Amino acid sequence: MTVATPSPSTAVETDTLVNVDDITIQFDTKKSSVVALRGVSLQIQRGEFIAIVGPSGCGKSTLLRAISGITPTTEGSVSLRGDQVVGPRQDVGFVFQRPALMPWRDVRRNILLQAEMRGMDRAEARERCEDLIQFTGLTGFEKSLPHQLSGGMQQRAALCRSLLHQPDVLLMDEPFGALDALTREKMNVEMQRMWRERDMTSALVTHSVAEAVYLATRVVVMGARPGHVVEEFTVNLPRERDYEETMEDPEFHRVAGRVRELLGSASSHE
Ligand SMILES: Nc1ncnc2c1ncn2[C@@H]1O[C@H](COP(=O)(O)OP(=O)(O)OP(=O)(O)O)[C@@H](O)[C@H]1O
Repeated sequence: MTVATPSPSTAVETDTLVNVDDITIQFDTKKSSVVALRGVSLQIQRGEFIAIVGPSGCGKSTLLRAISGITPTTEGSVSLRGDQVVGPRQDVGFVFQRPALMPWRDVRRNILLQAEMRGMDRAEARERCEDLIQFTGLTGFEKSLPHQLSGGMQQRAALCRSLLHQPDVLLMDEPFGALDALTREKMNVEMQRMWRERDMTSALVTHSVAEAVYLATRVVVMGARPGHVVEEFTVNLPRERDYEETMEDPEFHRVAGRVRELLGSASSHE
């Protein structure tokens, strides 16, 4: 019997958490047919933070939804930890632009909703919930109702809810898009710390180039009609990033400049 010796590429592949392999997604309605994505391939390594930017309608949300299994692919495949994604997955966390909290439930009970939906062990869920409340700076607000919280606090609660089941990958679709500029900046700094401290493999869709480059280890630029990957940029900045220092770092300006150039030429072709 011949025993295969692992090749160096096998070692790289074991670190690949998400593998989007040449996917096409077409939406057919009675009146029309839209190719949202064509020939999109993307790999996310364990511990990476990728940011996806691109003009409106280029399929960024569709790509996140395909990774989470909510939207099926028309062609190609998506796999998570080597398992093909064929339906909604339990091992991803999803944060949307609107926190979508239940108005009649307090913060703690909104977070624990995840445990109820997934039938998690109650004692374990409660313990994780308390840890996340502390981790995201919500201590003291456990009993507050959503309308008693600021937008940033609401989004923190939504983040706790999406992390309660300890997903392998955190997908975020414009999570800070509805916040005012100052709160957004504060949330960016918090997100940077959380990613670093918990090593959360993350994918973020954003319209903000600064947010993308500040947070990401890699920025993926997409183009439209149909949605495709134009280019990817590795961000060679340290894992721990001070906000002000990063904003002045030549590497930040190099990547942000290239991304803006590409986005400018993408929208000028619209
Ligand atoms: N469920 C659906 N049915 C039909 N068409 C859809 C559906 N979801 C998305 N689309 C279309 O697919 C294309 C990509 O949409 P998507 O929301 O993924 O883009 P996006 O880059 O996230 O846009 P934005 O930046 O404006 O949020 C658009 O043309 C959109 O109208």
